Amino acid sequence: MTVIIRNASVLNQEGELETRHIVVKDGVISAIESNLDALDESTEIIEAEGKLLIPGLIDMHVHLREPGFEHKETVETGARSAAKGGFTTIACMPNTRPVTDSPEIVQFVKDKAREAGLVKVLPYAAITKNELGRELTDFAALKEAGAIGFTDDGVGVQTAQMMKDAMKLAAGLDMPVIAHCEDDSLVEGCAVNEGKFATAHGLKGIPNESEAIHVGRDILLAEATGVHYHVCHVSTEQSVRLIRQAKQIGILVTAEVCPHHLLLSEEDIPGMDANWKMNPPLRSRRDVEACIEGLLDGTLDIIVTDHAPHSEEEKAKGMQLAPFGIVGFETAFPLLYTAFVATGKWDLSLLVQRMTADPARVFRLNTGHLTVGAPADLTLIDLKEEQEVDPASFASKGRNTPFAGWKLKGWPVMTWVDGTAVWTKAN
Ligand SMILES: NC(=O)N[C@@H](CC(=O)O)C(=O)O
Ligand SMILES: [Zn+2]
Ligand SMILES: [Zn+2]
Repeated sequence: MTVIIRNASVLNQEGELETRHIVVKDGVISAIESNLDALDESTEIIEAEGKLLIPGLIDMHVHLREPGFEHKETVETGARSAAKGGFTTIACMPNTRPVTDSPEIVQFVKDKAREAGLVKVLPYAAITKNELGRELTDFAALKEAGAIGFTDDGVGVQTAQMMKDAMKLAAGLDMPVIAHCEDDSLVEGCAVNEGKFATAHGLKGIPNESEAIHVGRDILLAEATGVHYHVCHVSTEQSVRLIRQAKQIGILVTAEVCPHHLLLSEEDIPGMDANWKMNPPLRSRRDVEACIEGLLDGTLDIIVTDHAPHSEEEKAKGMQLAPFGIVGFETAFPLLYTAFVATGKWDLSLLVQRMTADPARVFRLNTGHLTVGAPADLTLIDLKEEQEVDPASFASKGRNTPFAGWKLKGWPVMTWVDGTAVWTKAN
């Protein structure tokens, strides 16, 4: 079966847009043409009408909540939300119930993803059993089952010895360690950043050091063990500085940043509304600027959503008691496009690279490129039509977003995985 996506606007090597016809055959990009010859009858034509065609977006940090928290999200609803957001590959965190700390649960997630038949779902496995920080999981068996890396996301690994042991083991298996950086002793009972909002509301705040202390510690451990160390959801100026220095001296560290940490600061929080509560919290303007600078100079390699759906009942508990986390799939690209590309601050190619080719490079994935021979994981985007963020319309079960009502451009209209359309915008 041959499909031709006709008159697509694609980015060339120089980052300029040009019109091309993309030929997809057996799930693979088989040609990228500037002229179309006579077509045979079996060819399906999709008219792109000059819309932007990019490699399918990749999100290396997401929470799908299954098994155990199906009221928040399932692999299927999460995968559908991802496809709607233009993502074709997502990597899911192991803080499920049970925790993904055994080959059986890795297999369970893979089975659910196959049944859903939407996007590519890559499972992470836990570093420690039940993410309790006490005992390492069976790394070799988890790798064998299909885990793509090890992380206790949701909590930090509290002791240096445990982290060092994990890194040694992972390095021996040529697997990355992905770290949620948080020192528990500095954050007890905290819901928001230590700063303006906390002071104004008489709250105890989460200090920047609670993140950066782990980043610094782990960089030294990565240097000692030679592991590929990847830092989750960087939110502070200090973490950016430490990662930049570590890269300069050749330590194998990579890092990610979330749209909300590039777009929002604690000063934007309108009140005690838990849709603005996530971990790490919204920091100061200065931290936001440092994260943007880090993303631009490549200190922060990739953009991830940290899609973290919670139910409305849970989020209604208020700022202090509600769980941390916001959804991300269906707003990520339009948010960043509207704030940074449409305003002329960033090149479109930089945004696309940080969400496609860069995650593919960091995690050695066979996707993320619009080139002949690559899997036809593709996303078509309408850069013109403006639309409001409407949580009620989300494919995700989660409605927990601080971006409701924002007027954005850059909405995905069609998503393909291995040449099969997995999501098409209704007209
Ligand atoms: N980011 C969040 O605020 N929450 C995540 C956990 C995490 O990513 O650490 C969740 O699982 O809900
Ligand atoms: Zn985390
Ligand atoms: Zn997370």
